[in-house]
Amino acid sequence: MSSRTRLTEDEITAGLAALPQWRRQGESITRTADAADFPAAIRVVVAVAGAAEEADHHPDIDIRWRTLTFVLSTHSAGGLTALDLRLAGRIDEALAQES
Ligand SMILES: C[C@H](O)[C@H](O)[C@H]1CNC2=NC(N)=NC(=O)C2=N1
Repeated sequence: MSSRTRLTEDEITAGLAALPQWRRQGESITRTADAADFPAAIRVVVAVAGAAEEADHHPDIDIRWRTLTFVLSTHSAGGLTALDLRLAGRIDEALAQES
């Protein structure tokens, strides 16, 4: 199965069980987290940008001082795919480096 194929509800539930910081928001998943300060938040964004380019899969990112909100969805599939779950894991790693 292609990683750009939409996941079933059961697959989404199983995937989110391994990503406890993420919550479902319609056809996307989202996580908000605080970095230590603004430079740390920007370092997270730079790390996530690298992971996104590598995966050719890009999050929506909202930056408010040291608070970051990520929203993941696969627009071309019209919903959630394995790419979103994989990138969520990479974002968790980038945030963990700065907290
Ligand atoms: C051509 C390229 O693969 C597509 O435009 C990719 C790029 N990044 C993407 N990112 C996300 N989040 N969803 C997409 O459907 C998507 N499509």
